[in-house]
Amino acid sequence: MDGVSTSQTSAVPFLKGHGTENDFVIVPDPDNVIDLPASVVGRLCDRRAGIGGDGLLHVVRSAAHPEARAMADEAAWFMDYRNADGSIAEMCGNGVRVFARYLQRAGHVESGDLAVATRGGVKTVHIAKAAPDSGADAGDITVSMGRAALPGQTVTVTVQEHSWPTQNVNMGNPHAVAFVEHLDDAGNLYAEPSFSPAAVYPDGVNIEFVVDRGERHVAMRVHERGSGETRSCGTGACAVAVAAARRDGIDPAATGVPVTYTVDLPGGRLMITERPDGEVEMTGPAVIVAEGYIEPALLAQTETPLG
Ligand SMILES: N[C@@H](CCC[C@H](N)C(=O)O)C(=O)O
Repeated sequence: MDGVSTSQTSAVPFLKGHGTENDFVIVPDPDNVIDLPASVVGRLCDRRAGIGGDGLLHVVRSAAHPEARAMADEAAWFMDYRNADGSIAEMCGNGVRVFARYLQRAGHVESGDLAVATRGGVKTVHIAKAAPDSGADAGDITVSMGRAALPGQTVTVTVQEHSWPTQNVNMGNPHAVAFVEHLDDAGNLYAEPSFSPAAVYPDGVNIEFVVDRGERHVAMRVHERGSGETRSCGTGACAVAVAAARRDGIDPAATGVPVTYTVDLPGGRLMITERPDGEVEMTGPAVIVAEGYIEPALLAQTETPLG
């Protein structure tokens, strides 16, 4: 919000969407007049007392948001992404595909290429043209996610009696990738796995657990910073594909040949390609499943939980 109003007195429209079952509350707010402090985001994402979601996509015109104004010439829309606990993240890979699907559905953009401003910079999204009669949300959406950075310092991740070294990968947001024997070794992931040394990630980290399924084919689970275990994580899948490629001795920058990994998640499948220039592309579905109005009480600026 850019200092316009602090309380909502009328019902506010929302939509609900997901990308490989990483689900989001979508709040269209082109002029950035809706106040969304962490407490309100937490209530909207609550699966029992709210709408429910792994995160929230606040859809704002870049020119209307102080964090995106500088990107407005390049990208008309800003994805103001929040985790389910209300915390802010730099980037959300599934979220940006769902964000683009919303813009298409609302008539703001058509299929083809689209630039979206995010806290991780401007991302180019390609909305595939759906075959006639295949449904409004048919067709995959591809995002150019930028380059992966592989910081040298690693952390050890521990769940109960298991500990694993990790490959740290930054996709705009931080990831620690652990190659494990069985996905079940990560336990129920109700609690955040511990990692050490903690100082490597003072703002927390997303943690991926990965097994091999075949040649350039892996499966993963993820514990997301600010959201808990989710059924998919787009930036996580990109981090996993890059970590798996390096582990397999593949670096497109060295060979000049792009590499594609199939990444299976509990909520679906993502295809991740790393190009010789380092660009990581992610392709997968994005659908809108509902729309309605948010009761003003849910948006009230109070810490009191809804009964
Ligand atoms: N689910 C997202 C990642 C969302 C942000 C993450 N929890 C963080 O705090 O970095 C994705 O699809 O990338």
